[in-house]
Amino acid sequence: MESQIAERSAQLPQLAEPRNPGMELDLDWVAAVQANTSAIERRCATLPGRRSVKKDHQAAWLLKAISLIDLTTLSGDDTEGRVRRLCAKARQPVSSGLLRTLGMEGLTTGAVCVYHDMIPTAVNALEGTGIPVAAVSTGFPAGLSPFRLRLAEIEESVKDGAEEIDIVITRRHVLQGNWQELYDEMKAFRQACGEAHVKAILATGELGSLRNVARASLVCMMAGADFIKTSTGKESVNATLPVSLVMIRAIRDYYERTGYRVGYKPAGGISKAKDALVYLALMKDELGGRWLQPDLFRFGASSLLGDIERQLEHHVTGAYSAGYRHAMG
Ligand SMILES: O=C[C@H](O)COP(=O)(O)O
Repeated sequence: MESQIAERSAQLPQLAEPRNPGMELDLDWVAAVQANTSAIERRCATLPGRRSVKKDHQAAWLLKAISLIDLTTLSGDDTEGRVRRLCAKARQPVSSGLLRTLGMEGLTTGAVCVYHDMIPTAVNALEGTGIPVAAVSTGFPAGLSPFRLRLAEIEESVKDGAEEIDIVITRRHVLQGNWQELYDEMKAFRQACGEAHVKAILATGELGSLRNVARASLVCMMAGADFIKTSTGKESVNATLPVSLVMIRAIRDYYERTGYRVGYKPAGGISKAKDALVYLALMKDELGGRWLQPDLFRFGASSLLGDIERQLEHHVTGAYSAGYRHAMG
């Protein structure tokens, strides 16, 4: 069982994907973008029941999901102790016994995601592991602080060791159709990131329509986003399947037009292993297996790992452990 599961969930060797350099803002393309809400909702309604993976296949997919998690803590009461515990969990996401049984020793999460203040603690705790630290930035979650401060925040986070920066866009630019302003803002954020990869958080729950989500996705990719991400986790509606389908299809259109692969990060409210499996199936259906590697897909999640660990434990022992045993992550 072990070697088969490990084989199925194995990560490909580090792939050298060229970074999306962006392109000129193409307003005709943006204007032409449509999103057929009822068709999208119909397609999404069929997704959860459509692909059910069982037993060893399910365990393999859950292990894959772990490798794709940006293990996150974004609370006002975060402490160094909590961040160190989170990093310990990122280094060893499930118990060593389980990992040994499943033949997956050495498995880690994709990254750890924290506020700026916690970067040094996380960098320290992850030293030597190769697990990157992602920092939310630009006045997260509302993104309404003065523009020069938002740029300075990115620069400070990169200086402190964040290798990935999750920026928030100005929702007003989308709601008012100011595509040039959105493009310029995103481009400046990307520039301030330098070598650090930039994830553009659209806060889709605040964009008013799926068409706006599609257009904002496209503009951020044109401006050089490495990833597009649904939500901060602080909006009243966060990651959903319809929003994901729209963003994933925008990624596909951008790839077909430019040849550059942009990553996708659904975030906020994804806390169940079965939901994670639906997202992975959707990615595979719409974009193919290449998009199931950590350089092109992440879950932004604070509590998903705990449920995945419970499901894996059940797979191995036949019994569910109490949720509180997996409290962190
Ligand atoms: O970017 C990550 C999100 O803030 C995590 O949201 P969550 O706490 O609902 O999992």
